Amino acid sequence: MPGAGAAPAGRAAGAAAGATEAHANGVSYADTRRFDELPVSRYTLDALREAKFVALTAIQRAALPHALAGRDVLGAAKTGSGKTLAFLVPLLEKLFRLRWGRYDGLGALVISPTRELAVQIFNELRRVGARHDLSAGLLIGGKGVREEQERVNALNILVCTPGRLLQHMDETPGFEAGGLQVLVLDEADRILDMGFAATVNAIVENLPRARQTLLFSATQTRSVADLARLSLRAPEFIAVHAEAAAPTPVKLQQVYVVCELHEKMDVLWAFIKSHLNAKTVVFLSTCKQVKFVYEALRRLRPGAPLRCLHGSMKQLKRMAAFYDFSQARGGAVLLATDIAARGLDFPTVDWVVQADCPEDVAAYIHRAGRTARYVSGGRALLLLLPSEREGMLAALAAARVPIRQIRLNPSKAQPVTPALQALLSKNAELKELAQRALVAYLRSVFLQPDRKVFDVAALPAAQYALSLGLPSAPQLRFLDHDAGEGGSNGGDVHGTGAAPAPAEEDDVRRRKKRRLRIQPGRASGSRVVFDEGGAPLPPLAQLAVVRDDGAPDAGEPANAAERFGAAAAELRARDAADAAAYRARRRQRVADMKARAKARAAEEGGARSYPRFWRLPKERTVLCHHFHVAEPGLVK
Ligand SMILES: Nc1ncnc2c1ncn2[C@@H]1O[C@H](COP(=O)(O)OP(=O)(O)OP(=O)(O)O)[C@@H](O)[C@H]1O
Repeated sequence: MPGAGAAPAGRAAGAAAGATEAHANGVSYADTRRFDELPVSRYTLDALREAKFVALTAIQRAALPHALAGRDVLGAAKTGSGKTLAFLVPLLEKLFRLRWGRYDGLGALVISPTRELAVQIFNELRRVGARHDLSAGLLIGGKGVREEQERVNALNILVCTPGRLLQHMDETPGFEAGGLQVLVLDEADRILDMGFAATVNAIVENLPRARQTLLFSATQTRSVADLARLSLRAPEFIAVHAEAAAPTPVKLQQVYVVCELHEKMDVLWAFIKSHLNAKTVVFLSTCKQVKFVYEALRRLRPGAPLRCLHGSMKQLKRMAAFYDFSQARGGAVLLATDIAARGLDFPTVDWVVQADCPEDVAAYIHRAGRTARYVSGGRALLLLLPSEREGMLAALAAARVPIRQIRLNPSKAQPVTPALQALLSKNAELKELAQRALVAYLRSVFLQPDRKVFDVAALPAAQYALSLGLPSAPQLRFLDHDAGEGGSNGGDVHGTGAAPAPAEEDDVRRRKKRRLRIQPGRASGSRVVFDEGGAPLPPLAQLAVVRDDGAPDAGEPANAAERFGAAAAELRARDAADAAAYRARRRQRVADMKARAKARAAEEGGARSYPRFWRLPKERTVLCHHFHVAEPGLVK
């Protein structure tokens, strides 16, 4: 066994996907099967052993030797195959080998696309990093940024969502990422897609180029542009299941049924009623659908506990739903949007039901991957509309997803529409939720880019409305508006009067929202003012002070750029002075703390006695957590 803590060096030319790995000292880690055969510190090994992680999974075997050798890695492996440890272990080891200490500032960043996934990664980090003398924080938004700002500069590892991280980079005085050693993107393809592009570009601008970058996902990007954006250095492409017969876990049984849109609620209801002892995740397209279906089913009491999870829930409720469903033993149903589709490791999920068709094959794989994790089995059901069938099945077949058709058993049919109609007739709030859900669904289909699968014109909106318990379909003007550019308003979907519902506040569908842009040159009012020659004046020009010679006065557009430039330079200079003063104060504070700690240690005869574990009270969103060395000198 190689000595713990020995850093591998050198690299096998053209090493393919973790196949071979030779090191300067002649030790090869290519055939390692257990964590304790890898060159990792005793601290990490002990924590792994305590968490009962002994044998390596395929992605861990392939990626860890490269990542521990300090290389950039792009890792792709099936859902539930253990990618989290494949980046957490190298991250901890890198900081450990650099003797990173609590006063060294930010050493590693882990970015996750959703808050729940960030929490999960943070918890895993707490388990495997419990013996290291490092501090870690979770920055996921949803609550005031102030309390995080007080602590964030003292943390060594941050697990965060992109938006909140950028907010700290912009707003937290003294936030410094210049010493960053490791950057990790979990669910990298999602973080690199259009929805997060601007945020990620801005984050990367603040990071040093000389760092190790680790990208992991079940469906991985290889886009050269993406890799250039992240300044990856000769990355290792590791795709352990690329040659596998299917991109989904072997123990995942996948089936689909074709049903009409207006039968969907009945099928879902019948499914839940006939699987009361199963732990099931049901995916719907939009937050509003999840809200309505949850509120309606809750009142109809199917007999299994229900939870919902979507992007417009308050943070604490989101977390509570996530934990409740994770802890559930036996029958439970989670109704969710795609924020639950990636990375979440709910234990022992029996069924994943994709009640609305996923936007593409990658989304299908991630959703289905919430079951059959690690070595467990699981089942996935996809509901397809007749209009989606051909396109979606062709895409799944092209990706080698093994899925077979099953037929609905008419004897098990349990129509729920009459009960919904009765509910909605008595409850105006629920009726409004139903209307919003219907509009949000049609809108989401309309916005889907893949026209081979999604055809809003083929949807029987009126019948669907009836099946939800509504007397009729609301009027949908957005379909009329855009009919010319591909969204036909034919079929059963009628476009008239009312405005569309506001776009979904959903992490996943956000990229489809039309962007609001401020156009500085554009007049905001409808009143146009003309000059004496009859030419329209730019906005506010009528308020300009004009000199006798007709030239604009100082303060007018010609001089404005200059004045703004001077003001901006002055502000920048003041900012720089403030930042320098802040850094000096911080350095002084740290030096004082160190001196005091040294003096105390000398008084106590050299014994180190740190609290083993410190964290904020549970109900706080900011989880800051310090790991401390119990005794120095454990590492051989
Ligand atoms: N070496 C191991 N031994 C035992 N269990 C492991 C090992 N590695 C990971 N696991 C467990 O397997 C489960 C799935 O791991 P993880 O969440 O890292 O998968 P993933 O590949 O990131 O999945 P996804 O693609 O869905 O994000 C977790 O419960 C994790 O604790």
